[in-house]
Amino acid sequence: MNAIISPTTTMSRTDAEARVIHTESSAPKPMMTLRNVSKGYGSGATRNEVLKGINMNLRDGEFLAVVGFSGSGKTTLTQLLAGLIRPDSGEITMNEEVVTGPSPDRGLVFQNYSLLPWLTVRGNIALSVDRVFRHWSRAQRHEHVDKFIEMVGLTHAVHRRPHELSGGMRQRVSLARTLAMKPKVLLLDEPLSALDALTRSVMQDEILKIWEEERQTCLMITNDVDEAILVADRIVPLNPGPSANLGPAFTVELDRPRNKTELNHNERFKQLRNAVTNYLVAVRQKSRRDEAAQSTQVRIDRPNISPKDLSLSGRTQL
Ligand SMILES: Nc1ncnc2c1ncn2[C@@H]1O[C@H](COP(=O)(O)OP(=O)(O)OP(=O)(O)O)[C@@H](O)[C@H]1O
Repeated sequence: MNAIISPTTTMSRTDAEARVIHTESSAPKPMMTLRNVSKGYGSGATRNEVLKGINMNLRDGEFLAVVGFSGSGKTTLTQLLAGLIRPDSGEITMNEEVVTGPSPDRGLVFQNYSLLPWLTVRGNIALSVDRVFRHWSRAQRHEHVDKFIEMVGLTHAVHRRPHELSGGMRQRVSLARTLAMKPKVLLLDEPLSALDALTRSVMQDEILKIWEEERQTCLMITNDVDEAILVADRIVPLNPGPSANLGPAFTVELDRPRNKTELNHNERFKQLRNAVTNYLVAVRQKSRRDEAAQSTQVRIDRPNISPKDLSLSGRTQL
């Protein structure tokens, strides 16, 4: 395997906690750290172990992409990072402080835009800005909202309500609302997956442009390997569940600013795409084999009951 496409850091193994600290000691300071984090839902026979023993560093100022299959626990991972849910075991820290709940320091953009339908574009963004920057003057807040509406190219639609916007425009509002709160960490949970291919492509470029201006610490969840390579400094695969953990990190050594059309002809890009895709296909095949082996091993215990009398005397015979 070519050096540029070798996974660089083992992110999650049962003994990974010590290894993460050891292998990443020379890397930039982590902004967020997950140590041996596990999370499941339900109890008893219906218990679903979603994530198990996750170890990860989100470094200060980096763009990290987590790629994985549907249902592997990607949203669970972002919700844990955002502080919306708590791990069953293990610890999540931000700047070495344990995350115990949501905070404006961690801005989350969802797949569905969650805009308030009765508010305009400006109103939706201003609501968050007024809450986070209540100590600013009215004029300051107004100017701040304007700046982010302009950044996502919605100045012409500032007075429209969500139902008057296309899917791409709604996602722009959602992005502007989160960016305007100036979070230290931006968490993007498949923000583009509900959009058509063309709008998705335009939005990828916009997210990239904004990130290149702001250089905020960012984690993006996606199921699209090309998208991950386009935006990220590192790509971490989330292995298929149940009890999903993280695969090895792939470093994206491609110059910035990145141009999608040029990347299509770039050998490094193609090799990296193959390496990440091959990894994902291999872990999925392994997970299916393990599942199949497990299901053939399931033993059915029949009840130990012997009939006392099988005669049908005294009953109607059919
Ligand atoms: N609140 C919940 N209660 C019970 N089970 C849940 C809950 N949230 C998620 N799950 C289950 O956990 C597993 C992982 O879900 P999650 O949404 O994290 O995966 P995902 O990788 O984001 O999926 P997708 O790509 O389809 O959005 C799924 O089996 C899901 O049904």
